[in-house]
Amino acid sequence: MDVPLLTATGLTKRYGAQTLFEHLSLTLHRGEMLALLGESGSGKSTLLNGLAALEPLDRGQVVLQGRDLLALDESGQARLRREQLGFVFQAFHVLPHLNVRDNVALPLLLQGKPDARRVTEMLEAVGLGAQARHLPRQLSGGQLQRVAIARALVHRPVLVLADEPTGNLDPAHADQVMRLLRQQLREQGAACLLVTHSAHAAELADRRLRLEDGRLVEA
Ligand SMILES: Nc1ncnc2c1ncn2[C@@H]1O[C@H](COP(=O)(O)OP(=O)(O)OP(=O)(O)O)[C@@H](O)[C@H]1O
Repeated sequence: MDVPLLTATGLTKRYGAQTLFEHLSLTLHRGEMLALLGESGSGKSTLLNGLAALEPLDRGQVVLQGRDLLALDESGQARLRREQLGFVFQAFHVLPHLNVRDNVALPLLLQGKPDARRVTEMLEAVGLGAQARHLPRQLSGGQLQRVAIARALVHRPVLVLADEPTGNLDPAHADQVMRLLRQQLREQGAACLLVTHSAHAAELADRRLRLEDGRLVEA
């Protein structure tokens, strides 16, 4: 059995007297897509953000490729996020004043590794080659999510964290975006943790877990 890409253990999050989850454990393997389901308010987004140290957890350990993420200082965490993680968040939207191409190029620029050929390749892969110079406001919801996917993958992250990537799309576009994400992950061998309310999106995952009363159960 190969070593997991990500091993999270003992994850605990409380808000005051409310315990959102306690002693959660989770593993993800290279190339695997894991869907995280659960009712609204069950703590899915908090868990996802906690795994990336975007939100502080009360306890727990998150080991990504042998490195203990939560034990790093803030700049170490930021660097690891920049280099090894990709995010597709609804709220983490594309920057409105940058055109499509510049939005997708951003993760490479932030690492000081501009790569025009790679940006073009990702734009083509998500079917936005012709919209490269368009501003986000000129795009549809489905196109915007495809920009977000291209941006999340352009720097070849080992792990993509996706929070409701199809939440505001109609079923046909949601399906298109999910299949594209799936295909790109497969081509790049990246793992993905996908928070979703959509049974259809969850079906495309390799494994499904449900966050229920602060515990993770197979779904
Ligand atoms: N800063 C905070 N202070 C107190 N409670 C919070 C805070 N942030 C989130 N919560 C609570 O934690 C719970 C889980 O929120 P979270 O967004 O993780 O749920 P979710 O499962 O992702 O929900 P949804 O599916 O609706 O997005 C909610 O009850 C929310 O009100």
